[in-house]
Amino acid sequence: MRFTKMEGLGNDYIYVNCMEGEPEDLPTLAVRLSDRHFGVGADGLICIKPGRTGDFTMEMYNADGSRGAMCGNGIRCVGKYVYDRKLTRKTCLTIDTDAGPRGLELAVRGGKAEQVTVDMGQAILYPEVELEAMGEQYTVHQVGVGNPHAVIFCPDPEGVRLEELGPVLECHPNLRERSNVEFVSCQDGHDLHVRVWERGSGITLACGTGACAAFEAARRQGLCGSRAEARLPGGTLGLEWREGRIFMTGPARTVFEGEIEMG
Ligand SMILES: N[C@H](CCC[C@H](N)C(=O)O)C(=O)O
Repeated sequence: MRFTKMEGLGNDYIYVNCMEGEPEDLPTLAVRLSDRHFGVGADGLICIKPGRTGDFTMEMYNADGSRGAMCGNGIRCVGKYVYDRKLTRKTCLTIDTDAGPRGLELAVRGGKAEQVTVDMGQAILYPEVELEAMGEQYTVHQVGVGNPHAVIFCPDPEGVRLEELGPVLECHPNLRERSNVEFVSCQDGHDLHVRVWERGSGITLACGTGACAAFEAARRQGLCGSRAEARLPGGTLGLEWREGRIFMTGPARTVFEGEIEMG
């Protein structure tokens, strides 16, 4: 089976063209291919299918085989994939996702899409939750961006023991549902420093929906205005709140093409 390895700020996925059919058992395939020793290595698997209401459909699986409703870094790469391979010549696209349609605007140079702006829609802020994890108390801002996020503000996200805390918080009984987890600091009213534990994939270098969730929580707390930059370990995303919707801008990159035995 042919695949394309792509990344958005180091949040890397395996992309499969499913325009004319799809492999069997995608969750199992996602686990097998995401393995960084026995497979290709990735944060998950993304299938590109014909659009339902939009131009194309993104179907996304985390590295543990669980289905993700929306993927910010992934959808930018989907836009790049379909444009660079001439599946479309449009630079304004609608991609269907499990969380609904999302609008993309591609910035093209030399015939390739390099930067993508995504209309991530309206974020939903749920009531704050106080919880205890590993002996510490946390105030959690639960934010829906098509998928669930637990945003925690702290002075030094780099100092958080994320590999230990992440799995505890992901499945914490006080949260609305199994969540992605972001530790965030915003000291200057503009830059958000974000570290992410992703539901189904663990620590990732970046999370597009997570950056939007952090932005929404920070903006509603008055920690930043209607424009911000999310600084993640894998790079920076531009964020803008406009007429109730969040617009996220960032890069998308093709790493390599490959073929894997399906036996
Ligand atoms: N782990 C997420 C999906 C991937 C989100 C992330 N990679 C992004 O860029 O938004 C979930 O299960 O909700």
